[in-house]
Amino acid sequence: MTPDLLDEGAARLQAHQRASAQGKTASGGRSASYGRPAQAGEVDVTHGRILYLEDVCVSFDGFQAIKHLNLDIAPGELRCIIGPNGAGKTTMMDIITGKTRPDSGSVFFGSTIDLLRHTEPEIAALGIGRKFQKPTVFEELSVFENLELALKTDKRVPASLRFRLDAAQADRLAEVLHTIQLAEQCTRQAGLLSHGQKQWLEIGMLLVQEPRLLLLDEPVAGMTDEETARTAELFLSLRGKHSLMVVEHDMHFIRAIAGTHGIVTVLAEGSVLAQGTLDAVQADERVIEVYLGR
Ligand SMILES: Nc1ncnc2c1ncn2[C@@H]1O[C@H](COP(=O)(O)OP(=O)(O)OP(=O)(O)O)[C@@H](O)[C@H]1O
Repeated sequence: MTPDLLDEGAARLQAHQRASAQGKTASGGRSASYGRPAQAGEVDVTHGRILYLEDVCVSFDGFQAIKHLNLDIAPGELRCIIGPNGAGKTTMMDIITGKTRPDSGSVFFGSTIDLLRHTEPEIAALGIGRKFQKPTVFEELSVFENLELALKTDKRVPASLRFRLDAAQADRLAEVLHTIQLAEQCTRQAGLLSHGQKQWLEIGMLLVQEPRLLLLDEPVAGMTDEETARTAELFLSLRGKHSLMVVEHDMHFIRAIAGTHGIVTVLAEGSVLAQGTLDAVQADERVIEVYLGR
């Protein structure tokens, strides 16, 4: 996200908050079961799923990009999504985040929040954070200022706290700086960071908002081997506290984060072709044919 877009997003969020208070959002002020946007802590995962897609279909000008897609993710899970170019991975994330509306099917956050009834900013505010492939931090600001700004755009932070951090928020920023391994760089201008560090900073900007679910699109593209290895460590440290959906083509990275037990979903031609441990999907003849064998 460019600074302009972030400013625009913050303005839209404020406008949405005002409209939401008056019941004038695109969803008519309705959401979840409370008649207002549910807070992240209210996601009902008692059925063991934080995300649930059922029979989702999307067509673009007659081309079916997503075909009867079924997928669910457990709370705290680190799910890897792989698949050839054009398989529908980005489109699936667009559907989850409200950027693209499916033609049919269901998309639930927890067991009660119907994401198809929410707008893109509402979905972000519900606790679904998305990281696009390219890092989009504020290059002129310091690492700390970038994180502080991300906290200020969090709609759960009351307006009165927007320009002064309280002790809990300062602790949160310190914790995130430590998690993304940028504590020593905290006063450094973001534009001077390496590509990998910028990616971690942007992940930190999502983390300060304490998302329940993080969607990460090709997070290690363009990283050095060392940065890739550190990113794997970072994601493994986030597992359990957050649910993560990671789309990536780098199979060494997938191996590092999926290990021997993590579930890997293989998408092809808009639906799930195979799902299981990395060893199992890599041994699947259908996967070899459409993806790994290419
Ligand atoms: N807005 C759109 N209009 C028309 N076609 C689209 C649109 N968005 C996606 N598609 C098509 O839908 C298919 C799925 O695209 P998508 O970007 O989701 O695949 P992907 O798995 O993310 O691919 P990659 O690994 O290359 O990023 C592709 O054939 C793509 O051209």
